[in-house]
Amino acid sequence: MGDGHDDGMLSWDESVFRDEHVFEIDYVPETFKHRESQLESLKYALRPAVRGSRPLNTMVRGPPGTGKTTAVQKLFGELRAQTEVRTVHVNCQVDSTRYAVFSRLFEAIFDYEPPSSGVSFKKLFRQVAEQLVEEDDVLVVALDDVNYLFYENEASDTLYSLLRAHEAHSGAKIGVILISSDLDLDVVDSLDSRVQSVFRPEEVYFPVYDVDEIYDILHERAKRGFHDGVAGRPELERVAELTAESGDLRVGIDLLKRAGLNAEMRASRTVSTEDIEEAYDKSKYVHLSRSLRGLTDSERTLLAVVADHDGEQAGEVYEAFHERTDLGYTRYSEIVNKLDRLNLIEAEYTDVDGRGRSRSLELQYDADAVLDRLEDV
Ligand SMILES: Nc1ncnc2c1ncn2[C@@H]1O[C@H](COP(=O)(O)OP(=O)(O)OP(=O)(O)O)[C@@H](O)[C@H]1O
Repeated sequence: MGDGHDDGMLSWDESVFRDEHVFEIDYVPETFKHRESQLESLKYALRPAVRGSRPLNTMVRGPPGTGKTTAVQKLFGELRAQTEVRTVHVNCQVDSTRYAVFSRLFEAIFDYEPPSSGVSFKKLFRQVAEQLVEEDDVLVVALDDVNYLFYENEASDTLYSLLRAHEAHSGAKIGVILISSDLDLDVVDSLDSRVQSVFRPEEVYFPVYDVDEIYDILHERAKRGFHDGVAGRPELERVAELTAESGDLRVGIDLLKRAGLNAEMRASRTVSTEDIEEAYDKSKYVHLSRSLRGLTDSERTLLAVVADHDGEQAGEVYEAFHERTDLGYTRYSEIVNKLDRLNLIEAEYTDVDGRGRSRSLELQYDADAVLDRLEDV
């Protein structure tokens, strides 16, 4: 009939997607499988809050894309719907200072932003704490990507204020959930001793999903996101296999979306293995893109300089960096360390002939992939 139906081609008003939104990064999935024991441990720690007491503080760790944020968001959603407990989720990649964290708490508690100038931290803190006491509310704060507070040297102060709030404001009940995907960072060990003495968190670990679990989760997602028959078993198995290479579930979700778009580009009703392979060239970098989003201008500049001087000695890279930013060596070293901890570069000590030990800086991703994305974000 010429409307595209007979030859299996998509027409303009058709799509392989039933609901494209389920492939977006902020989508909270209805079903959350293979995390039963982690959810149980978190519930155990939160339960006192429901009875009006301070909950147990918790440290949630695990590699990227293993469901840590989703688990906490799901439980926070339940607490909000079924109890009086107040919950606030703070993304420390965005809010990476004590002041910024407390501004978020203020906003969540009063439903409006604190005035943008002139409010001291002390005042902000007092208003938050007094409101909690007055309302007899328990507050649970999730500091997500808490590793960023450490990179900015703000972690100890922030935690100190949160954990000892009840000393300055009797009756204030605050519990914290720290979430970190930096497995090299020993969170408790890296805190000041004054904080360590009051911080003995429960530990909840999120291991990477194995390939069968990944298949199971992505199959479910594909069922909701695609029309029937768009992605077959062999195709989904390939997606699961590629996702298992890093273990980051975000790669798989991005793959499904991009593969769907590729199929549509060919006006095809079904996703092929080639659509998936082609998508993987982009999807394998979702973690890189996410890391880049949180960088400041000078951090981006340094990364671009390393991309141009890959493998060179720290001193040589500094020359090029200094030319572009005017920043001094101390600041430069701090940024090198941060990029190293984010696994964007590797700063490794090597012996340089006759000149002792020096660090060489190596990009951990393909230089073009980094430079392209630095332009985009
Ligand atoms: N068990 C699961 N079932 C369904 N979807 C899941 C599951 N685990 C993770 N996801 C999905 O995978 C993506 C990444 O999960 P999430 O953001 O919770 O990971 P994370 O461990 O917090 O990662 P990061 O440490 O990088 O912040 C999200 O889109 C989430 O919906």
